[in-house]
Amino acid sequence: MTVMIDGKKTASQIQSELVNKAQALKKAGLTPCLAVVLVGDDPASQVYVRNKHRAAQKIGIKTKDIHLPKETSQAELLKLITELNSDPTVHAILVQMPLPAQIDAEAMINTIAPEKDADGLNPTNIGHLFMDDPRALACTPRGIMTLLEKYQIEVAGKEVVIIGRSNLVGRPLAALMLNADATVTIAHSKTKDLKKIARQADILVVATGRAEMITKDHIKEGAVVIDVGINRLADGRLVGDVAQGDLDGYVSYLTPVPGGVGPMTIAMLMQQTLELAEKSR
Ligand SMILES: NC(=O)C1=CN([C@@H]2O[C@H](COP(=O)(O)OP(=O)(O)OC[C@H]3O[C@@H](n4cnc5c(N)ncnc54)[C@H](OP(=O)(O)O)[C@@H]3O)[C@@H](O)[C@H]2O)C=CC1
Ligand SMILES: Nc1nc(=O)c2c([nH]1)NC[C@@H]1CN(c3ccc(C(=O)N[C@@H](CCC(=O)O)C(=O)O)cc3)C=[N+]21
Repeated sequence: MTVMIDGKKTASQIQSELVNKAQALKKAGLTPCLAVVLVGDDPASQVYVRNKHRAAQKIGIKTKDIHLPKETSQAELLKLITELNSDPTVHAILVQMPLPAQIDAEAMINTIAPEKDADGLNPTNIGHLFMDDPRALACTPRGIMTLLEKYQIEVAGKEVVIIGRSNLVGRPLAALMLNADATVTIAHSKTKDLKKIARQADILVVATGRAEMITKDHIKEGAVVIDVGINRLADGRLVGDVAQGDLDGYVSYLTPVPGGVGPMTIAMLMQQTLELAEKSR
């Protein structure tokens, strides 16, 4: 039997718990505030930005919405981030990826103050994470670890294979899995014999951005499959990076798309905003 992991339900449970935390902070005179910066008008990014605002509003987190034109220069973006860094009413900053080509994502990430880093992507935070002394964490990897915990899926001692090595997902997730005592393999586009590597996984995490590229023959029977991908097909359907159609009854646990990892990313962003606000005092 395959258990479908309900990320939507788990995320909404977490978000309702956060309401009390936000209220307590407000009573103590602190209104938690997340700044979301969107450069350009990528339609998918706009959907995520909207979802984030909706979640924040429900919890009682203030958001500062900053929408910049797609031709914004790197200098202009860095100046804005510097201003947000020194604004005492802002506790967390998120700059939506991808950025237009004229902006160097690394320079942007380096500019966000580590103590306001909503995404946990700043090298200081990544360094602490790799030293098993985590501060701000990347939200999608944190969401995945939280789902595994909530479903009581043991990580310690397991063979974990992560397909994808982005700074946003694969790399920070590998560190979290290692900190949780898994044996971790990271695969990517240069990996030889991906099927063989993937089939070793007790827990397989796929974050490639390639619609349905991982099929049953990449997966060991009874494995836990975490599908991070979100791909919009030409016919409008939303699918993951895993071809999920014939996995029912074959894998032990599976995250659906939509309704799996995506909503958890947003819940973790909200949780982290409250944590950063709390630590700011
Ligand atoms: N659910 C959520 O909350 C989130 C979902 N996403 C989704 O997750 C997916 C991945 O996102 P992100 O990590 O930002 O993507 P990136 O494009 O930054 O990274 C993709 C990774 O996949 C690897 N890859 C690509 N093709 C293959 C292949 N054929 N075989 C093996 N590895 C491959 C790349 O390898 P190489 O490094 O060699 O190029 C790269 O490491 C996307 O669909 C995105 O929309 C992203 C963030 C949050
Ligand atoms: N700096 C930065 N941080 C990010 O965390 C970040 C980013 N940039 N750029 C883009 C990716 C993608 N991402 C998602 C968040 C929520 C859903 C989500 O809510 N998905 C829902 C709905 C999907 C839909 O209906 O379109 C679901 O999967 O059920 C998806 C994707 C965060 N990302």
